[in-house]
Amino acid sequence: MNEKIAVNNLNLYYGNMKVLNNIDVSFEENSITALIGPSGCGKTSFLRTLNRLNDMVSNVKVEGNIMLDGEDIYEKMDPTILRKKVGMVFQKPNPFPMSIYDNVAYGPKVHGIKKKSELNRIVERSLRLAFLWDEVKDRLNKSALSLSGGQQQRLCIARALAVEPEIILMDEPTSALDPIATAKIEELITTLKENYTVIIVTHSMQQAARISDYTAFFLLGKLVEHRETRYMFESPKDDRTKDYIMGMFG
Ligand SMILES: Nc1ncnc2c1ncn2[C@@H]1O[C@H](COP(=O)(O)OP(=O)(O)OP(=O)(O)O)[C@@H](O)[C@H]1O
Repeated sequence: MNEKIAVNNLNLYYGNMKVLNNIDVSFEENSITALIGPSGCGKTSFLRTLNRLNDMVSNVKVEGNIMLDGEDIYEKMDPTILRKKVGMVFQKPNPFPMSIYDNVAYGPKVHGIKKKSELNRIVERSLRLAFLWDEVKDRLNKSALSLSGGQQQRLCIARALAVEPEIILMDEPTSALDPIATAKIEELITTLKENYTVIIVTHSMQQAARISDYTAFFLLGKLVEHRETRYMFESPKDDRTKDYIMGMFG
């Protein structure tokens, strides 16, 4: 296994409240991992430690370390460089109120790419990777807000891909979408693992079973079980995992 991220003894506090407790887990390169668990167990907080988005929250404290390709992301790494490497897609599609083209070109421009031909290449490539190019190629200058919810979410994925990340974090990326748009995004996610490491929070056991290679089950701030998805769903080791999976499937 080629380990992309290794999390060691991670604790996270909001003020005095300990929300993550001694988390040890690693993520294999070019794999999809689903984070599952009941509401409030710390999945989103965990995901946001991986690109240091929690730094924005006042009163947050992180202990332990998170190694990305062997480098501690809380020690030496500049958060801006980290967030270029570790992209994020949120629950609700959140395109910027600007054109489809500008949404995708925004990140590369911030990172210093100015040449129009280069930006054109990046926009087309990212939209193709996000399965959106054919639907929008004739209206790149139209507002991103004119797209459907599912298209907006694929645009947000294209926007994340445009800065050439290595890891993509997704926080319930299909929860606001209908089943057809969800199926498209799921198909897209499974193609992404050829080039990226994907970590996705989901409340859908079916989704975790369909798309992920590994599943991590969180409960009350602890990581109860982390295994290959097919074994996790067929024969969970821990009774708490079994109860949760059965309850959610049943
Ligand atoms: N910014 C914050 N400040 C204080 N407490 C927070 C903050 N964000 C989350 N929490 C608390 O931390 C705990 C874990 O929340 P988190 O959102 O990580 O859980 P979750 O498993 O992702 O939940 P859900 O499935 O409902 O999204 C909860 O008790 C929540 O109320």
